[in-house]
Amino acid sequence: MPVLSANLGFPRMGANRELKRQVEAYWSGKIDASALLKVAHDLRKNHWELQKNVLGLDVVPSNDFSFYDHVLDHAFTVGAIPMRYREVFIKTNDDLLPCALEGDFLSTYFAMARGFQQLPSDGSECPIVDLEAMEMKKWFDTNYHYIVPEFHPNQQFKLTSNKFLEEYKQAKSLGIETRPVLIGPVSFLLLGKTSPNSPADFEPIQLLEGLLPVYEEIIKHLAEAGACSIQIDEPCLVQDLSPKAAQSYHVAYSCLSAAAKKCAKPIKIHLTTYFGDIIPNLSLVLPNLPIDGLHIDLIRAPQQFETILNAAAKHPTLQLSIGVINGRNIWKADLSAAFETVKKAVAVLGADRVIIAPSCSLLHTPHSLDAEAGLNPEVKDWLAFSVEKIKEIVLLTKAANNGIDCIKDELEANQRSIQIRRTSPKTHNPTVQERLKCITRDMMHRRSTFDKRWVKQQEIFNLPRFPTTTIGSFPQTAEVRKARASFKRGEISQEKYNEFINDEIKKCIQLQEKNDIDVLVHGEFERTDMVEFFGEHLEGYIFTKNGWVQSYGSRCVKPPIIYGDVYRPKPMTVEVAKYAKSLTKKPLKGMLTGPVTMLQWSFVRDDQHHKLTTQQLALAIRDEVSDLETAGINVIQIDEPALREGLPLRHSEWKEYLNWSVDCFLLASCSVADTTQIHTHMCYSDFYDIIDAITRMDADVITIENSRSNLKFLRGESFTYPNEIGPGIYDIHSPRIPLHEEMEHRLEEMLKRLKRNSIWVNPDCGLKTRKWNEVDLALKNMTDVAKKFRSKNC
Ligand code: MET
Ligand SMILES: [Zn+2]
Repeated sequence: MPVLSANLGFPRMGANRELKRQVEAYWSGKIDASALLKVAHDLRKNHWELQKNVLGLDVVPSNDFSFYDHVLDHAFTVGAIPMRYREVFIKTNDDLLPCALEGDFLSTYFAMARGFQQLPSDGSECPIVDLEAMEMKKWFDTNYHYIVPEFHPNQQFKLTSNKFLEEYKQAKSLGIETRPVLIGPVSFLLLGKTSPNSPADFEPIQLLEGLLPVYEEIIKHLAEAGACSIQIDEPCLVQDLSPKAAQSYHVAYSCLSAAAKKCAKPIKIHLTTYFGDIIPNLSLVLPNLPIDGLHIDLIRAPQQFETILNAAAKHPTLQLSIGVINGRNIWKADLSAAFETVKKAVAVLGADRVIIAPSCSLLHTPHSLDAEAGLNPEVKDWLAFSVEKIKEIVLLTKAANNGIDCIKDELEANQRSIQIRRTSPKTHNPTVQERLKCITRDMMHRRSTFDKRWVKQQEIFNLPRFPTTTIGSFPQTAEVRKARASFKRGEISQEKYNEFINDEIKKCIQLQEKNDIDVLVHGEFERTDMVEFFGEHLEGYIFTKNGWVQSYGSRCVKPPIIYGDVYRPKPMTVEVAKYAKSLTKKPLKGMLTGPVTMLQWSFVRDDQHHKLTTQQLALAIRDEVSDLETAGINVIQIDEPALREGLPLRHSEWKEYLNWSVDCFLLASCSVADTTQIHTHMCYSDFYDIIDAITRMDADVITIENSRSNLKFLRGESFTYPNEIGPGIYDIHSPRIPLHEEMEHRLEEMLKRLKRNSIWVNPDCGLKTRKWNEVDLALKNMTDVAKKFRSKNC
């Protein structure tokens, strides 16, 4: 058998984000379930045919499609549907639930993802049904968010959806043999959380034995349908594992392997790891784990190659899948270097035991470069999106099987691009490099300590207790997006566009004033995205037209690309901030994106350390902070929602990362006077384990996501935060209007933990995905609550 080419997952949204559009159309009632299912059906078909028939890939994945998130799909598949959703939608806690490819499952599924609220028809405020969404969390260190499964000690698992099977069969009916993808049992449990009221010593991993029979069934169904192998993802193998978790791998895979062998036509188990190094856990995998294949990420962890290759060589049949094409970044691979790795693997294992693959699922890279006609041709030639990455994999496979000469022309072109990028003046700017050399520690601290600043700021702002604010963005309505698109296409003039934006700002200020918000924002209408906007104003960045990647659910982001040294040619936000300030007597908060988030949410150059790139970004933001201050904007928020997601997956590397990333935040924020109030904002994660780093950031105020994870942030035992803090009191990701009592409850909880005069009242993130009427109602309820607490507590 020859060397095979494989993919581990294809981006779901479609070349033109068809899935996003149709899912949203379904949510707003414009299309029905059957129309949505048809869209999904067609998208899958296109993606399989593209990978197999057009690109010539050998191993094509199935069950990588999802309407919202693959972890949620899997929770559904194994019946881990929390009771509160079952009660409303399924009205049973036992019967087999509807099949995931039929229309009626969608309401339960989306309620779990987004929350659900049904108001009475008489117009009264108290909902008949009121379900919050499940928690959402970053998928490892990516900017993809998964829905966190919930488990309780008596959790029963039951095969509940046959999505995995239907998708396999759909591909098969098209003549395409696929390798279904599933999350592995150990990672699935480790990624979950315990449901409220579970005993303190309960850990989801204890449920493994109850979960395995469902996997056995899945394996049996797939084998019966004709599948030859299954990709089982165990990304947790690249992390530090507790002894219990570590032991679980053997238990799990012995069981799965036995089930696979029992099938009339045995099915191969292909264990897949990515995002890091499995060497510290290698003894759990090789030589003893009964698996048929192993995938390793050689982009993030090339250092593991030799050791694993040697271990694989000792195994009589194991297939090794080598992730030599970066599934997380958009640079063209150096095919010559990648081929060296392939050659080594083939020399040691033989062709029939080597598979060439991307480092991880291509979920994290955009669809294809085809739509990028307008991109600067020199830089475009340095890039590869999902389709181009599969082409690279197929080329390497061809070379492995038929000799390097058979890809001679392609290889030459590839080496030319690599060489040009390495030496291009576009990537190196001597002025920026000089400025980096002049960074001193002095630039990384405020002039006075927080208590001194606090006194001065109290005098100036004179804010009430429980001051209210928002996180920055206001509804990005269809009109806003349309106006921006027309402006970008040159259909409306700069003047007309500015007028339009100013009208939105006016509306936004009026709404905040009407609802008695204390510190106002301009609404971020001029920004498609909090990173793209700044990237567009910085040198060293380039933009794609269609380079979307899924962030959560139907939300996609279009990360800009940092290809060269970054600097700020001119102010970026001063004019809008000044205009907004002119419309109100209240403090107006200038809104910036922090350097670490700029880095994390961009596709980053891979030819220098991230620290250097982040320092360049920090200097650019620092210049903007100074200009805002000079223009009279004396509250400035520097968002760092991605600080935590940049944490290395292993604890031992945290310290180094937090040192340089917090330094970069300080570099960006510390030029200001004591009287300028610096805010920062973070969302989506648990923060208490990095509280020391957050404290070192020394922002005067931090607003932080908290409502979706239900005050977990505040539960950290040793929690103390010295400056002011606004743990979000309602979830902006859901269309449901937060009720007074739930926000009061959250504030009460915060009061148990935090100093009463340090608490801000705010939503947990920006309001861009909400509708104006939702924002209006929600902010009214929110300020009512703040006012009630002022009178109660002052
Ligand atoms: C993901 S954090 C978002 C912060 C940004 N200022 C906003 O309000 O949208
Ligand atoms: Zn946020």
